[in-house]
Amino acid sequence: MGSPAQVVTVRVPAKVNVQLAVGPPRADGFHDLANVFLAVGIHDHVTAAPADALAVTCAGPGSDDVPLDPEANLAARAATLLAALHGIEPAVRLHIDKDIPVAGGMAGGSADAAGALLACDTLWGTATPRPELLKLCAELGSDVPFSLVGGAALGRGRGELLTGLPVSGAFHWVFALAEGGLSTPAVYRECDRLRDAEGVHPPRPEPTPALLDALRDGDAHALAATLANDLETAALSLRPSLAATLAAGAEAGALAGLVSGSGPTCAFLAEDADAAARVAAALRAGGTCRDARATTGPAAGATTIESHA
Ligand SMILES: C[C@](O)(CO)[C@H](O)COP(=O)(O)OP(=O)(O)OC[C@H]1O[C@@H](n2ccc(N)nc2=O)[C@H](O)[C@@H]1O
Ligand SMILES: Nc1ncnc2c1ncn2[C@@H]1O[C@H](COP(=O)(O)OP(=O)(O)OP(=O)(O)O)[C@@H](O)[C@H]1O
Repeated sequence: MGSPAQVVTVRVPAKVNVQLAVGPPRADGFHDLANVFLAVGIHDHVTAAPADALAVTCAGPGSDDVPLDPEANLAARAATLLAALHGIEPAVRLHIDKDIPVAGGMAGGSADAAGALLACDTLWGTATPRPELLKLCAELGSDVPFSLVGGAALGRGRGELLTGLPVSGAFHWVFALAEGGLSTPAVYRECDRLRDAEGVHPPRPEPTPALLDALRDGDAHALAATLANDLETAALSLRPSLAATLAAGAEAGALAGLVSGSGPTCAFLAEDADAAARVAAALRAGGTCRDARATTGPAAGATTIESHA
């Protein structure tokens, strides 16, 4: 074990799924995916400090909807899991500064779990090897391994089996944040229900080669032409008002738009930073969303930004 620090803060990014191909439901209730993740510049911060017992606090937009009970909060569950691995008590005070929309389809809870793992590992000096940390991430949730590694990656299995993807430069994004969230299991269920009703049998999910090329080449137009989310129809079915948000982004000059993951956040790809600022301003003025944020991706994965005694 290394020498323990006293307070550790970790910054963790949100994600957008530039491709989300969803197979049929598996026996364990999950779906096999071809999940092309891109980390983007909206971040939560997780701070870990020594305490007598595990406790969590949370501040920022939507924090009232984050459970603080250590059995429910994903960051607290991450601390408990890491402590159990090392046979120590999870004696830590975790504080989450939220900027990632809660239940927004941008992996906010997953980010907090990955951030807490890294923060506690540093605080406790447990120096857990990265493959072990990634195993703990996968136990905590399908999106959590990606929150730790960031950048861009293809997720197979239920999304937890990652292969890093090369990306040239940065893509410019605008995120239209919605009022209220959508439940991820409910969106997957709705996807299955709609497919059953229409007699659709999805093929084995595979990444689109042209989309991977677009990422590698940093070609925003080619990426715009290949963005695809199999959960979008289900999210729109549960939240029909998202159609107006998607239309508003297209009207404002986005190259393309799609629902982010299980929604309800909508993501728009823009030509450059100026175009992104214009799309964000038009979305804010149009009233089809709670707020709009311009940013870029890929972003780095969970990163320690402060560690001091
Ligand atoms: C929609 C995405 O955000 C796209 O990246 C993810 O697939 C969801 O990942 P997550 O929130 O980490 O999901 P988990 O916590 O692992 O699972 C929550 C629930 O989502 C559904 N789920 C999730 C992942 C997956 N491949 N198939 C599923 O059907 C299941 O009902 C599961 O019980
Ligand atoms: N630290 C946490 N931050 C946010 N939500 C949490 C946290 N811990 C538990 N939750 C619960 O998880 C639910 C999903 O929230 P989250 O913000 O992770 O959704 P999401 O971004 O749509 O997830 P994903 O994109 O990974 O499917 C929330 O409704 C909340 O009850």
